[in-house]
Amino acid sequence: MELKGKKTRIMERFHYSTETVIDKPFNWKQMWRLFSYLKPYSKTLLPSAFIAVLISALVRLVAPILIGKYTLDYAIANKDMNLLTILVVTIAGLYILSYIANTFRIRWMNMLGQNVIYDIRRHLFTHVQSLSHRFFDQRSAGSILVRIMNDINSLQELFTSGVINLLMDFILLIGVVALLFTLSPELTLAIMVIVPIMFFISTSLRKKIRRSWQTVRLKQSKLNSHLNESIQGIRVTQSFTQEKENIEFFDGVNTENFQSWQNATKRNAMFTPMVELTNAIGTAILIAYGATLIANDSISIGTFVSFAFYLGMFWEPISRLGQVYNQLLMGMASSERIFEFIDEKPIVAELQNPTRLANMKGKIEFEHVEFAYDSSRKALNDISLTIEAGQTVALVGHTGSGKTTIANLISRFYDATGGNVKIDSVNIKDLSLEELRSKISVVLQDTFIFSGTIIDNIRFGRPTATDEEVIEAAKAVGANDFIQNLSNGYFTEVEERGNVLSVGERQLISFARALLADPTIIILDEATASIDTETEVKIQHALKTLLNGRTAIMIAHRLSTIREADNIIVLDHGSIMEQGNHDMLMERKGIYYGLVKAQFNMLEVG
Ligand SMILES: Nc1ncnc2c1ncn2[C@@H]1O[C@H](COP(=O)(O)OP(=O)(O)OP(=O)(O)O)[C@@H](O)[C@H]1O
Repeated sequence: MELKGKKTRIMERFHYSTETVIDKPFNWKQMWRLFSYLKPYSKTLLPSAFIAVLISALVRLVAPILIGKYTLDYAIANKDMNLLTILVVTIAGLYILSYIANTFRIRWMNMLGQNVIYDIRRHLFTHVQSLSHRFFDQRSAGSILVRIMNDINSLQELFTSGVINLLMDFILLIGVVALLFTLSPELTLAIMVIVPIMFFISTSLRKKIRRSWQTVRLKQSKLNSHLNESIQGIRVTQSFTQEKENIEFFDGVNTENFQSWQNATKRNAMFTPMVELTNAIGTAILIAYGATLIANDSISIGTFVSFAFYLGMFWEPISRLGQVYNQLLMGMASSERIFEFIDEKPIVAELQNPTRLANMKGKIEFEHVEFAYDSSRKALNDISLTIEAGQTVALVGHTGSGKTTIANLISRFYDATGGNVKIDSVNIKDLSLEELRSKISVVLQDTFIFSGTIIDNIRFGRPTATDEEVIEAAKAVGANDFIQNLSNGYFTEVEERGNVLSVGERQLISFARALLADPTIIILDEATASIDTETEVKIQHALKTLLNGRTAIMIAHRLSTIREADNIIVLDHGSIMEQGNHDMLMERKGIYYGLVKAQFNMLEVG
């Protein structure tokens, strides 16, 4: 009982919410949309590959009639050695031609497939980059990764081998049916009775197969999300000795993934034996009925042999079409998931002709601003405030009071759900998003360091900056000393997230990065929280000159850092409770006074 409870708790702990099976019938429109990625190659690779496919299909179609009917009925029956020689040379020539055509067909189709996959992946990645914060709030990094990697990979097979087979088999099938009818309509009709039965069984399998492939993708997504989270959070896991629980959950998702594959491949595997069974029945009919027709002199032995060849060629594309059909179903499942992301519109969108503030001054106004991350509760209520250009304003308040939310609205990572946010008296919804964000630098407590050198990480703030400018910025924030002490100085390689650096060092880098961007507005969200007091004194000094002429919004729990601010805004539960400079607020003896006293007492006790 207790064990069961524990297991449920573990499964509930890791809940990945947004991944559900998208269940729609086979959608031609969507297939068409997928195949529209072939369009850029419609004048180059596509026609070349098509011609190669056509040649190899035609050779395959012509050869049996030459081998059976012409060789047996004309050359051998009439002992015509000249004709026999011509036939042998022609057949050999055709096979050489087919070999060459096949080589090029495979090469070109592979190139086509790789190009299409490259384009789709690029399209998806570019689009995901443009999506708003809300999109990323609702999805785990792992599940996004699965779509960009696995889902697109599963299309690869469809575009490289699947499309070749589809085209080739389609031509073969039509050609073979036409030739079978020409050779013997009655024998063809007798064999064709099996086709509707096969069609009926295969359609009933279709839906199940498609759903199974979708489930496979879902389970992979869950597995990836968990893997990603586990690796990122390994330090917390180990410090709380939660490895066992983690492995238990991993076993759970890994088993689900394994079972979903088993299920899908089991259903898949039903297709080919079914075609083989039909093939066997068809051959039995051919032998029994064909022999009767030969005995009646209705068909010649040559016709019978050619017919047998073609019948073999008839089942082969049907069987392969089954496989391609599965690839199409897998592709459908993946493309639904890819298009779901591509169709996602950025919630924070730019106007068609946005206003450009060539010379942004940095005055910020909030007019009765309301905001809710979700409909259940408001993060900001009726916020009205004005930050003059060049002012330094501090936001203080308890955890969850809405400080970061205000900063998020200034950078327009989210749009206010009520009221207006203005910069230089222009509603920020009317401003160019790129321009707005290029004029704002945000320094977070949790600094993101990209894999690469220190110098490139700082240069991220302004990619065109020279090495000297980067070093200048680093010196200004007091980062130069620790960087010089690294093994390779500014050219030391740091891995993703900069785990080899201390939190404070990472913050200094992000400071230099922000200053290099030369912003009009600078937002420091708990930016000095992890820097030791000595470094902080240095930074405060540097900040004074560097913030000069810029509008600064400082979010700080450590109140000593914001004493000098022009205005201190005290928030509580998303509302402004007090504002004024340090002295005014201390005199007022309100919330701010209480917060300062509490910190002072803590320090005293400490
Ligand atoms: N992405 C999000 N999705 C949903 N709710 C959110 C999101 N970010 C913040 N919230 C909620 O909005 C409220 C305000 O959060 P905010 O981050 O602005 O607080 P804060 O004052 O900056 O807190 P802290 O001092 O802890 O950083 C909180 O109740 C928080 O739970």
